[in-house]
Amino acid sequence: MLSELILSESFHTMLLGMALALLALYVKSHKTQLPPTPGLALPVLGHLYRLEKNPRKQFLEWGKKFGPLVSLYMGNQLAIVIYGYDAIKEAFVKNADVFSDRPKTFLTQMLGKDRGFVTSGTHWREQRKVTIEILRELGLGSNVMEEKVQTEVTLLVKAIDDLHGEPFDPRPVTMLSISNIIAALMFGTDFRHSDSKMAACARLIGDQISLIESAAVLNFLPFLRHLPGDIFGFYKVLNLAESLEQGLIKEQIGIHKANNQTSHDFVSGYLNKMAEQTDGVNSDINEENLTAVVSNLFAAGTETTSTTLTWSLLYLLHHPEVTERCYSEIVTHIGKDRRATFNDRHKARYIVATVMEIQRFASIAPFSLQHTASRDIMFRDYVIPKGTIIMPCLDSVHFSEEIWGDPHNFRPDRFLDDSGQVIKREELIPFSIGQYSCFVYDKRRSN
Ligand code: HEM
Repeated sequence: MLSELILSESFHTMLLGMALALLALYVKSHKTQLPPTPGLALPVLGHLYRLEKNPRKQFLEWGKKFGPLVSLYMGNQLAIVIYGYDAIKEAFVKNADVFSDRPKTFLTQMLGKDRGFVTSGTHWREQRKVTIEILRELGLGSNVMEEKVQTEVTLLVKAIDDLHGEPFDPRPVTMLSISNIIAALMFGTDFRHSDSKMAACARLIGDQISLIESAAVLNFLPFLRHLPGDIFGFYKVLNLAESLEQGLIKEQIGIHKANNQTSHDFVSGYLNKMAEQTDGVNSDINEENLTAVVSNLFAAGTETTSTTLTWSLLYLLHHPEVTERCYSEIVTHIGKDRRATFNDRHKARYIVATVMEIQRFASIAPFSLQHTASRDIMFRDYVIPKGTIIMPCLDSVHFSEEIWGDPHNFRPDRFLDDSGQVIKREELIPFSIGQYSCFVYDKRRSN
């Protein structure tokens, strides 16, 4: 009787049905899984205990082993690292509506206070739109901006010249030059290297950025916030941010308001936008956000640009053959009697290629800035829950053998074709991609 049943057609159909149901269940459960993790997540610590002091290489190895998506627990907070150009583009461009919020962490809440750029949704959109509008009106990327840069270049070269060949740390001088340019753009005032207030502000910004790195652990291990003293430098960061806002930005806003006349700078532009607000319309264009936006621009612009300049000096020192070719391009196409201008980029193609290679090789923002998922989403067959921190690994793009062939060689020629024309590679993404990407990089201007 049993053997008859086993041999019967209906029994086989039933078995097949059960197998299909099991398979469907397996596929479904796989599809609701998180991306792979690099090992056991401990209670409280998550994977933090596994991170090396400088985890950049470690992250790349995890990407090669488990990518393109890797889950990590930073304490109890889930973070997903995205590897490779295709996956990063798919997240930040194709699924921009889901992956474009900024996480609300302890540090962003305490420092950003829901103001300026460190926000999401309509608030962030409004601040970004107004900021870009004002900067365009001021001529970001135009001759007006270039004049300010040229003035600073002259001062920077003189400051280095005055050292008469003595060894020096280029960070403080470049930080000061960049913050002078941003200050000129923001306040219209000509701050100078000798201006001790601006020098103090440049130092504040530098200190703030390095302290934020060590204080970031407080985001993920909340109990550490209750330890006595200021082991992670958090209160120092808070005080530095406060000094910058009170000692420079609010003071300048006050001076602009008291003068009651429009000058050609960012603060005037924003105050004008505030005055244009129609009564009753819900808007966050106000003085608090002006203060925060100016502070964000100083912090985001100074550190990044000065770090890039510092790497540039180092690479040019280590690659004299590249320096020599850049110099001979200047002599041939620009001459020795004047400084190079932005317009010369069409002639100085090797220099343009060298800047691109510096940005690829330095890859100064290896994980860009953190984003967060605004809702649950199925992405590349994995589930990404709402609130997950999203970290694009830009190193995985800039050091991809598939894309560059020999990514670990410093070789500006990779950005030139056989006829010496500059090749724009979409995979060069130091400013990240998508609607949250760094807005100083404007594709229309870079042509
Ligand atoms: C070499 C120089 C620079 C590099 C490599 C760089 C890189 C980046 C990156 C990777 C992001 C994060 C994008 C994202 O979250 O998807 C970013 C955002 C940002 N950058 Fe830059 N940046 C540079 C210079 C500047 C300068 C000079 C300024 C302003 C004066 C600036 C202002 C900002 C702002 C405000 C954001 C936040 C954008 C937003 O949230 O909408 N950056 N930058």
